[in-house]
This record gives sequence, structure tokens and C-alpha cells, in this order.
Amino acid sequence: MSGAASRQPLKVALLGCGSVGSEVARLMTTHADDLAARIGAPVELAGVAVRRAGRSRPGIPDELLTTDAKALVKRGDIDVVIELIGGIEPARTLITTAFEHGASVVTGNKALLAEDGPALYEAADRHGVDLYYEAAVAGAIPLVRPLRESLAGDKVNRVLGILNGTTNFILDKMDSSGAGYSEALDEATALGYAEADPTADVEGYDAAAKAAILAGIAFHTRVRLDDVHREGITEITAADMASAQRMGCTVKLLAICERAADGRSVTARVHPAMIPLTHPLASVREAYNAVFVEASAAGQLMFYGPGAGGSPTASAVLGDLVAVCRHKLKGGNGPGESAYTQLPVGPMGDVVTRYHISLDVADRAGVLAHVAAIFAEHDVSIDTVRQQGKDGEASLVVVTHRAPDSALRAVVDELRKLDSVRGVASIMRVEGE
Ligand SMILES: NC(=O)c1ccc[n+]([C@@H]2O[C@H](COP(=O)([O-])OP(=O)(O)OC[C@H]3O[C@@H](n4cnc5c(N)ncnc54)[C@H](O)[C@@H]3O)[C@@H](O)[C@H]2O)c1
Ligand SMILES: N[C@@H](CCO)C(=O)O
Ligand code: NA
Repeated sequence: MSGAASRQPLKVALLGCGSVGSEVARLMTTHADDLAARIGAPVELAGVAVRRAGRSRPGIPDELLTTDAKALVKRGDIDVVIELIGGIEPARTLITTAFEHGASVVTGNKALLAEDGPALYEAADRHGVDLYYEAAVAGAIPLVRPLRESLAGDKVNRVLGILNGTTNFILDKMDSSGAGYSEALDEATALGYAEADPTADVEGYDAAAKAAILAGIAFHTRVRLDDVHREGITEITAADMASAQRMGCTVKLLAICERAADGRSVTARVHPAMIPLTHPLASVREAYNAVFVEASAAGQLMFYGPGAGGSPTASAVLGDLVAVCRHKLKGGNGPGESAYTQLPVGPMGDVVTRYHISLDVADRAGVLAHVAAIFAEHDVSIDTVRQQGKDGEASLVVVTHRAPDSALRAVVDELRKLDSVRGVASIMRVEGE
């Protein structure tokens, strides 16, 4: 018997046995010997909380199953709680109860961390236990740990990436096949990427929660879901995609967290954006995620891989499990969260970027001059204009140089008032140039 195997086992309670939880349980069994050797003691699945009783779970002895998650975390002999239920309650209460009973927690719950992360980080700290959550952002891709630990000596200025697999799959489909949004969503649902209710993905809530978590760690400040400007992909049309392609671009749902130029605030936003086909994020296909981190000393780092799915996400959970078990065994805790910079989160109006605006206008003399004058009045410089006319109507596509979002909004408000402007068909930001 190896030294690790002869040690007293560390007891683990698993809350939730869905896509990720069931994979975690399976890997804990199949990798048991390696986990014991790496941790220095065996890990024992001591209980599994499920919502419905009476159904056997493959690989999990029936006597470990319980529908009373609260009693499980209160048992007093649990070293680590793995929370994979999701949502705000009862997950929040279960996690804080686990802390009160001396257990460290590993979770993939981005919704909860974006809503109430700081209170939970503080509670973990107060009780001298760990709260680890690599699975919460970009699934299997190591991103939380590199930001929290590897880059702790650097100054991160920007985090930009694709943080939602479902929407990337839909946009990729629209780009490669010319499909409309609904058709691409149907395919994502049929393949099991999009859930029955895809709102959190397609409206950008899932990516915004991940952006809030990343911005908080990257800039050492507090960022909540409500601080993140959020736009989803439901309004993206096949025409938008075709227009992007004409510019040598594609459309991606991006999450962008940035330090302001004066260093006094940060911004965090999730919205669709055109990016040039030459940009590495343009080649992120299907349900993959990819994230760029720009830091003062390190320069530009790219993280890429499967950001969702039971098995990839379970990989991140197990990595965290090993880390917190090592701390349990050796004493002490991993790095906590720090919000020492107290940088405020600035409004979307402060964000400076480029825009692609598509207008339906009357095709007559002077219209272009009127439109151009409104851009000039607000100091928004035009890069290119493309006009296509038919039967007295025309579509006008204006691409700007970099300008503050507030100035662009003012331009659009005035354009809408012009008689000759029939409608603003789309406004999209252009990133990555
Ligand atoms: N699936 C992914 O690709 C993925 C990726 C990253 C993070 N996550 C996160 O991981 C967590 C779990 O996701 P999932 O995809 O496995 O979800 P899931 O819906 O497949 O699993 C959740 C399970 O929890 C159970 N449950 C709900 N309430 C419970 C309760 N009170 N007690 C016991 N069990 C309860 C449900 O019955 C379900 O089986 C979520 O926070 C999710 O955001 C998921
Ligand atoms: N629904 C999420 C799962 C991973 O968090 C996605 O599509 O990326
Ligand atoms: Na991750």
C-alpha cells in the first residue's frame, strides 16, 4: 500500500448529479488512485445530493444518494463540498453552510459568483476554507487559476474573448452556412448545445456572469453581473453576417473587460462584434471558447479549448478538488480574492471602439451629406461608407473610426430623427483591429 493510500481519506460531498456532477463522480472513481497519489491521501465520495430520489446513478452506490443536501453539508465530517446544482438558491445557503462546518467548496456556479461572489469569498476567508471555481468560467480552460495565481505579479489591462459555447456555435453556423438565427438555434438545440430555454446563453447573461467573474479577478476589484453591459445575439441577421463578410470580418459574441486609459476605472461588456477574419478569435469554431489576456509584462496570452460540456467541465472541478484537498492535508488555504484596487466600473458610454452602422435611407441628393454632418457634429470620424440603392431607397453602411459609445448613441438618436433615414437596421461594434 502506498503512503497516500494508507492515509485517512478526505471526505467529499457532491451536490447535484447532472451533466457535470455525474462526470465528476465517474472521474473520482476511475482516477481514484492517481488522485490519491497527487493529493497525498485518498478522496472518498461520502454523499451525493440529488433532487429526485428513487433513481440509481451509474457508478454511485445507492446508499450515498440523498435528497437532503442541507443535512449532507451539515454532517460535520465533510472536508470538501462540490456544488454542481447551479442557480442562486439553495446553492448559496448550501455553500455558506459548508463553510460554517469547516468544508472547502469547489463550484462551477457562475450565476451565483457573479451575483454574490464577494460575500462568498469573504465568508470562505472568515472560516479559513477555500472557495475554488475554475469550472465557472470557460469550462476546462485554465483561466481562473492563471489570473488568480500565475499573473498575480503582473498588471492585467484587458481580457477579451469568447466565453459562451452555445452562441459561438450559432454564430459559426450562420457564418459558414448563411443560415438565419432561428435555423442555427434549432441546430444548436438538436445537437444538445442550447438548452430547452436558451435565454441565458443567447441573451448574453451566461457570458456576462463569466465576464463579471474574470474582471473582478483580473483587476482586483468588485464587478457584479449588473455592472456588465450586456447585449445578446438574437437580433443578428443573415444580412448582418453577410455585411461582416463583405468587410472581411465575422461576427462573434465577445466579452471584453478593460482598464480605462487613465487607469481610474474598468469596464466590462458582452455584445456581438465584428472581428477581422485575420484575428485569432475569428477561427474559434463551433462551441469552443477562447480568451486573450493582455498584461503589462507578459504581453498577450491566449487560452483556447472546450468551454462547456460535462466531461471538460468536470476536468476543471477535479483540478480544483486536488488543490483544495492538498490544502486540507497540509494546512493553510489557497489565494483568496482581493478587491484592494476598488476600481469603479465605468458606464458603457465611456467605452471607445469602432462601429458598423447599417441605415435604410431615401436615395436622393443630399442624404449622404446630412448623415455625414451628424457624425461630424458628434466628433465621430467616418472610416468608410458603402451605399447600395434600389427604387428610390438605399442601404447605407457606415464604418467609423474609434469613438466613445456615448457619442455613437447621440449620432444614432439624431439619425433616427431625419426624414430621409427610414430606419437604423443594425449597429454593431467592430473589435480586434
Ligand atoms: N454543463 C456545462 O457545460 C457547464 C459548464 C460550466 C459550468 N457549469 C455549471 O455547473 C453547474 C452544473 O451544471 P450542469 O450542466 O451539470 O447542470 P444540470 O442541470 O445538468 O445538473 C444540475 C443537477 O442538480 C440537481 N439539483 C437541483 N436542485 C438540487 C437540490 N436542491 N439538491 C440536489 N440536487 C439538485 C438537478 O436535478 C440536476 O441533476 C451549474 O452551476 C452550471 O452553470 C456547467
Ligand atoms: N451554456 C454554457 C455552458 C458553459 O458555461 C455555454 O454554452 O458556454
Ligand atoms: Na475554466
